[in-house]
Amino acid sequence: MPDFSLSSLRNENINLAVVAAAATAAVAATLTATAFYSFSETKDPNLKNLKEIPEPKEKYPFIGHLISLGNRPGKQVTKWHNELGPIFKLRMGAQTWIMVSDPYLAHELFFTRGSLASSRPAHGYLRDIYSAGGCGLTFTVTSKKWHRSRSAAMALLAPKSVDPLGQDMIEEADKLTKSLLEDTAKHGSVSPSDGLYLVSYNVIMTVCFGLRTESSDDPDFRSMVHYIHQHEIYGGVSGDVGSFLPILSLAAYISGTKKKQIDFVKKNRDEVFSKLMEKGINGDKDCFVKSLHEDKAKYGLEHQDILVLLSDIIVAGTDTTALTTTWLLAIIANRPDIQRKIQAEIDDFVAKNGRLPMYSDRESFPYLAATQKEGLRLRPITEFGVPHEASEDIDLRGYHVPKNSILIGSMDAMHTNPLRYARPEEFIPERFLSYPESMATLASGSIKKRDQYNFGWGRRLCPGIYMASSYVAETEMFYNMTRIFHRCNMEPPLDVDGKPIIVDIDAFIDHGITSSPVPYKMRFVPRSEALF
Ligand code: HEM
Repeated sequence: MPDFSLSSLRNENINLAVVAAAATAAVAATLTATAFYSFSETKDPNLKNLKEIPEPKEKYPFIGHLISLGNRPGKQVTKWHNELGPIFKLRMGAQTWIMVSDPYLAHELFFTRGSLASSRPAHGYLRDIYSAGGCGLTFTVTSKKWHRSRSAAMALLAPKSVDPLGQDMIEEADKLTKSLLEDTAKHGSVSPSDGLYLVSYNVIMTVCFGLRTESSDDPDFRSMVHYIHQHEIYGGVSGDVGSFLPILSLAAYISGTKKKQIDFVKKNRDEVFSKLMEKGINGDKDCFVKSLHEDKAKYGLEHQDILVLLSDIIVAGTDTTALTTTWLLAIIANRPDIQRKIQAEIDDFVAKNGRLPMYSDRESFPYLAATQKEGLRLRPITEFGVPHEASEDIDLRGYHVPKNSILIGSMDAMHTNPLRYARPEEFIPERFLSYPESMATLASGSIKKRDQYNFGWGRRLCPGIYMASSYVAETEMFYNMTRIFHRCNMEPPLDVDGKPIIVDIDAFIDHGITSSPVPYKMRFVPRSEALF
């Protein structure tokens, strides 16, 4: 997932200080700033009487709120929602961001008014280089070609295509559990994140190309991880300072950033994915690329459209599920009470059925399912989802949402609203026991019944939700969790005096659109109760 955060500015050669300095020097003149601020105001007389959306007062000439978001933008946005209400706007240099924290208002904007609120913003790297010519799904504007890519993804990521992968996922989960136990025995404790990343990568690579790798030392795996992370950096503010501060567009050419981005995409995406496609099409396994290749004409997609779509799916489907479980284990390491409840469900099932569960047995695991949802609620892996763009002016309950403004669901504020979730800072899986349906079912139904909002909205609702929620990722997470919990107790590592080191779940690493816990270790201790 790309990095829309300000912290990404620190990752690149064009850093925040440079942006701020250049901006201030360039526009000490308030006139220019005013010109920018009126850039997105409407001239339509019908919209004249609409209310102005409030904005935080911490704003600077020219750069607006760009630096006021600080190091934890999600938390700062929650603070502003508490002060200003469920909708406010930010001036991000030349861009206007509309932040929404109320789920009903977000539903009205992204679903009811979805025909006007589902495009994607301009971005020098994502739109002009990565998705050049409107290829792919995640970063293209809502065009006919986007519709065709989306239909292909929805058809191929649907349950019937993904169901047969159950056995592959069980094997991945068994290998992961074995390596966590062995590494703990060998080293005293282990970081679960590498293993979880490898499982997610293998599952998504099997889905797309029918390929997997044995070890996280595999050079192909390492280069894909590099590709995903660098793509996230280029996809952020640093990859396109010109969209925020047009005056700096030239800098990207002068510094050679544009050329670097073009070369990066050619070498790390086009060449690599062309080879993967060839292997997938000629391999023996049924996979996404094979079906797409056969049905190319039906979907109206060319080679490059398919290639970018596959890249979108690998990028979006690897980090997300791995990080979700990495957060969940970090939380659960400190909560033996929750581990025992999940283990009671598993032991009960195994005693009755003489086998470990399949995903189709999910109904026997309400507490496990509720724990997964509570993990996503307490630690949403994206602070702002993937931004949408208003393709026209919108009247949203009397508020004027200007054309071309960037529309964002404030994940942290939405998931920590005490009116929606009592005692929001506590980890309480029981709150989801009355929402037994899968997240995919609830996200596609009435807003009144939606359990959480991590998969975005409306026409852009994460198509991997079928994988992420009922199929691949939720299935993947289900198999990982049932196998790990059946065979292991998870305990914090011990210090030199044998005292437990508490896993810190309040510290974040902000990768941009996604965030992870700081690297942590745990002990995976074999359970004597495990029957298999
Ligand atoms: C826990 C796991 C996941 C989370 C939290 C997540 C979250 C999201 C979010 C917030 C969006 C943006 C929605 C919007 O614009 O309103 C999105 C889009 C997307 N996701 Fe996921 N995702 C997850 C897993 C996956 C998986 C497993 C796949 C692929 C198999 C995937 C593929 C995509 C794609 C292709 C898009 C772009 C859709 C479009 O723009 O039309 N995601 N996801």
